[in-house]
Amino acid sequence: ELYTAITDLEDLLESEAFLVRTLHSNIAAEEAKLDALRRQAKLFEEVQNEAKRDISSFLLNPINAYLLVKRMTVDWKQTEMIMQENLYDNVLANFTFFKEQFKFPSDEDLRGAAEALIRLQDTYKLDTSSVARGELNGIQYSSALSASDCFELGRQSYNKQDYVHTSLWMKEALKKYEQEKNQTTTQKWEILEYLAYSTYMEGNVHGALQLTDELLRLFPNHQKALGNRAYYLAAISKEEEESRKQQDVASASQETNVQNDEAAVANSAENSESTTTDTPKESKGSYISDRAFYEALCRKEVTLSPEYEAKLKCHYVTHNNPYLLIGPLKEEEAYLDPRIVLYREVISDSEIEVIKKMSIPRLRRATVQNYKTGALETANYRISKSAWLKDHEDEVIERISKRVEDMTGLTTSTAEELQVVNYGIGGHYEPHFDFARPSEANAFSSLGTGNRIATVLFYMSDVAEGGGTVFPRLNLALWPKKGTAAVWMNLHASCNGDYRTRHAACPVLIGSKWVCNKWLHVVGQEFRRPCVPNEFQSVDQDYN
Ligand SMILES: O=C(O)CCC(=O)C(=O)O
Ligand SMILES: [Fe+2]
Repeated sequence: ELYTAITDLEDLLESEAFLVRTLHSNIAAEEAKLDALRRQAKLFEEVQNEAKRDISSFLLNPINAYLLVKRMTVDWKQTEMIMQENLYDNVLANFTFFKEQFKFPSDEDLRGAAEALIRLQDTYKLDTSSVARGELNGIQYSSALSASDCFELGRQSYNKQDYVHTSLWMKEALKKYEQEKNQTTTQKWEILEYLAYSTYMEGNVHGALQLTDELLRLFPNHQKALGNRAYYLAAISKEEEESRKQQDVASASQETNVQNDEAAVANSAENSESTTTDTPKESKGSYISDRAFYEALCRKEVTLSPEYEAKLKCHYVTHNNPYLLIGPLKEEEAYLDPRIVLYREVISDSEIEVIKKMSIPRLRRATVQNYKTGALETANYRISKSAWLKDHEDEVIERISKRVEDMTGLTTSTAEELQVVNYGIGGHYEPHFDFARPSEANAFSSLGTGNRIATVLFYMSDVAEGGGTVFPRLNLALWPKKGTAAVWMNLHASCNGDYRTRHAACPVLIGSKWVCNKWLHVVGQEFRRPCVPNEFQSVDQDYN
């Protein structure tokens, strides 16, 4: 699972550099071998030419006779030995050793990296040919993709039965193939095979047939293509027959027009009723819009109104705390209700370095809690690597907890350990609540510290593109700024969950995103922020 964090990719790049060096030194050795063979050949050739001038007198010379015998024994044996020397065994041994000693990405990693790229393509609406040119949001970030690179993205989409992306990437592969001509290892018929099938799966039988014909011109006895061709032809003739039948019905029904209109009215009434009164559908609709808002916020298509932003203030705060009187916190309001604030320059670069250094060797693929079993498991909706750091492990970690208390006015005695997170290519965390909902009875129950009352999220890096923390129900997006912390309460004064705090981490488009989280719990806050029992219950909507 290398693809989930940038730090692992750095190691991978180093491994690749070693392999390149190994390959180069072997190519050099191979060239030296060829040079030696060429020299030998030349020597043998020279004697041969001399002999050919007058074969009989040449062999009458005892020296020549001796030399011929010597060449055919000693010299040719040497040549044979040079030829037998298999330098590539060395390269391969090096490769094998390397694969065993160091982490090498697996097919699973390739799948994850391709999936991440396609997630970025979708979330940020990146068009296929721009990505294939190495462009992200109009900026050239990398070299262009080759036909075989595009083909692999198409193949990965195909394996996920995602035929829309299969078609997009196979079409791109085809374009690149034409530009590269014979330089690519990917065959045109292979691209056509995938493209024809995904075109069919997208509902375009005629297109699929055309592509299959093109494939058969290149590879006339491709068995699967021949089978598919027959299948597509049958589908087309069935389709034509049905449309003929429908035309017959239509022309016959022109006389009974009135009846049909009534049927149409009845039908539409039924439809509209089912969409307005069916609750499950409604909540699904809301979920989709929640997700759509998340993505639109990530793309910066949705922002707070200027009128709302004008109401937000920033101040120096001391919370009547003597330490803060000396060095007040720089507090900036990001949202008023629920209150979400940012503290600027609240964690220093050197503190960040300590935290990163401690966590790097411990980073593991992040898990989420299964709300039924309470078990921790990996999930596709959360892709990052994380590690947990305890207060007593380092003075810096303890200092951070103290600062969290200064910011929130709450105790960290019942808080979770500091969670450090690094997001890699396309790393993200889909919309979620930090608190446990009543349906998730098992979450946190083992801790005995109650629900997560507050979240303190420290940004430990800037992110070049993407990677925002977005609140789809508030139209709010926070953009990572190294040294800033975002703070909000997850629970109402009643200590019931505040569903408006639903939030997500947008996929990282460019850069590496580092954050750390401190989650504070209900137990222990009795004198600081007691739960108010009879508070008016807001009509929160609870859906995933
Ligand atoms: O990384 C972010 O921006 C948010 C992370 C988050 O919501 C979480 O870890 O619970
Ligand atoms: Fe969260």
